[in-house]
Amino acid sequence: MANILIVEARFYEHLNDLLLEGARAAIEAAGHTHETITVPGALEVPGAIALAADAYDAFVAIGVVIRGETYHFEIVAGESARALMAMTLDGLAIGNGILTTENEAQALTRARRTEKDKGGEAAKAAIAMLELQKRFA
Ligand SMILES: Nc1c(NC[C@H](O)[C@H](O)[C@H](O)CO)[nH]c(=O)[nH]c1=O
Ligand SMILES: CC(=O)[C@@H](O)COP(=O)(O)O
Repeated sequence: MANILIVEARFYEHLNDLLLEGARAAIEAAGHTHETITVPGALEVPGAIALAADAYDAFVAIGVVIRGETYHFEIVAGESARALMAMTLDGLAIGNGILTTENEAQALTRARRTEKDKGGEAAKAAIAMLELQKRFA
């Protein structure tokens, strides 16, 4: 059994609650345990995972980045994804469930467990990478 850390960027409360529901259900269905920590936004998620890297078996990044009026969307969406990918390439088992959408409607569809369930999808990805990590250790 693995212990998985969910790191949520709690920028949109209601959307995160939906993503967390799917991620937790997927982890529990696979027979693993989970804990959750909260950071202000998606830019803080990679740093939080780096700080906790030695304490958990795998990680699920959860959050929602919705485009606003400025270039900041590209920074938040792109840099959080880039940093998570870099840590994956360093061997951490991470699933990325940070939504990057044009509007809230797109985010809702992807956050709902009964629709696209991107939280559950990210959790399953983290578990898959953990299994590969163990296979190639
Ligand atoms: N606009 C969104 C943000 N912005 C905040 C940043 O992630 C970060 O917390 C801030 O720049 C301080 O370092 N974060 C999201 O998760 N979603 C957004 O839509
Ligand atoms: C993704 C963001 O950072 C965004 O919410 C910020 O909105 P704005 O670009 O209008 O400042």
